[in-house]
Amino acid sequence: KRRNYPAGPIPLPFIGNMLPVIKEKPGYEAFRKWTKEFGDVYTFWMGSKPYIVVSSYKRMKETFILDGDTYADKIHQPFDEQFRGGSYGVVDTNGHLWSTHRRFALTTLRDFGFGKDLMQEKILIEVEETFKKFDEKLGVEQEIPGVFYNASANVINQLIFGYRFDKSTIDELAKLKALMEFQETIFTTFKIYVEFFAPALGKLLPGKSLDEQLAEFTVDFYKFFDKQIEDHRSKIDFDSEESLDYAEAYLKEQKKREAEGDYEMFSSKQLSNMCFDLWLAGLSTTHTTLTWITAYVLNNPEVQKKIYKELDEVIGSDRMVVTADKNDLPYMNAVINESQRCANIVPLMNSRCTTKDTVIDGVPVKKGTGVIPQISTVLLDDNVFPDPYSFNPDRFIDENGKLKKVDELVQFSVGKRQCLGEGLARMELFLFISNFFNRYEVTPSSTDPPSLQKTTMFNVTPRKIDAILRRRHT
Ligand code: HEM
Repeated sequence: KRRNYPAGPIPLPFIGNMLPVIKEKPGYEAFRKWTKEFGDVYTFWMGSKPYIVVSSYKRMKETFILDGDTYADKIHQPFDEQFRGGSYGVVDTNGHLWSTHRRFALTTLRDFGFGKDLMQEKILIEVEETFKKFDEKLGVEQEIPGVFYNASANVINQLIFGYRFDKSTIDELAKLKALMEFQETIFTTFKIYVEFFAPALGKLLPGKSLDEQLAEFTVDFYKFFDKQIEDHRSKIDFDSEESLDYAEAYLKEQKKREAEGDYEMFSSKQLSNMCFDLWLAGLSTTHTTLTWITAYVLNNPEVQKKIYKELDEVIGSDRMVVTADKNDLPYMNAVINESQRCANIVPLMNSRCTTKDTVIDGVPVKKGTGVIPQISTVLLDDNVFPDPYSFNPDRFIDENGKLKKVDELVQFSVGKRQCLGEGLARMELFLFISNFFNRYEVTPSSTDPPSLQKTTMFNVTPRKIDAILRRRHT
């Protein structure tokens, strides 16, 4: 079969090319080595399935960006439909359902950013809440990621369901957090790993199957979403023009469509799956990135000094940093960019699927072939980012001290399936991080700075961070 695909590493029976990926966590090196050996288009076998890997920005532009429609679909994952009860949501669906709901979610989120700027307002409420939490333990060791976690969860929950978790609902969040943590550990067990990449082989190994584990984790999540949706339904004012959260906007659209005789496109099952996708895609990515940025800064005292210098010159007090300040803080933006590049939290991207016969790099490719935009290789491309494993925010600063736009910074991916929450994520990262460092002198609590060691390929999360915070402006 290999003859029909671009050249690549020789696959082994059952496991394909997974061994080198698993061996060197979190999986970047195997892909970088193959790119050097076979070029920026090669074939990688996950179990017995071939995927064409595209691993340079130049080639991604020719394919996923300029010929976007050909790469708009995601590859079908049977386990996904199993736990959702059909083809629902936005992360794993294709065609008209996917494009309609992607557009609707994007428009709804964009509307929250206009007018009275609901999005920034909701994020700044959470920034203030993190301040209250951190201020309780000034001068003594305290844990940082947990506070960022609750804040990111509150932002996404505010935008989807219009409320934040307070004292009366904090147990609800604790349960959801435990579920998220359970989900993150599913893919760290050997059986599930094998089952994911070589289903036939994995199923023979002892232990709970991927389907069983996902069912366990999702059932309580859906209970939470369905309860929120029912609460909304009972209180909603269908005549109000402005929607204050995504669920409200969706229910209004559902009613409108039903009045026109369309009961399918905005179904209630689709709503719970959209909430599931937005909640999950939006929370762990943002929280993980906030934690990585803090970890990189604490490991680089020179960078931290420069952050403080810029904040002192531009902000100069403990007033809230807002999005209007963003252009005046190029170094802060460069630190966020470089942290995202180094954190590189998606070592192996989900595969797209060609929607028609096409040609990649001169090789004919059939409709329905898996093609992967391998962003982790681009983020570590030493032609663009020399010494790619070193943390150096200055690579994003130009000779005039301004922020440099670098196309290869593709942490939110490229093309039709690129991150739907990019605008929200960028705003959260900027507001949380710039306000955190503007308000606090942050020092690692022990003699060593936080570990930068990466864990598995599905879960590139940083280790625990304890730090001592002191107010910078009194
Ligand atoms: C630092 C934070 C984030 C990072 C690094 C990130 C990264 C990504 C990446 C790499 C993809 C895959 C795109 C592809 O398949 O090519 C993606 C997809 C997606 N992200 Fe994000 N994301 C972040 C935050 C968010 C937030 C806050 C939301 C919530 C609104 C979100 C919602 C989604 C959704 C729904 C998709 C699937 C889009 C589709 O298939 O059409 N993400 N994200």
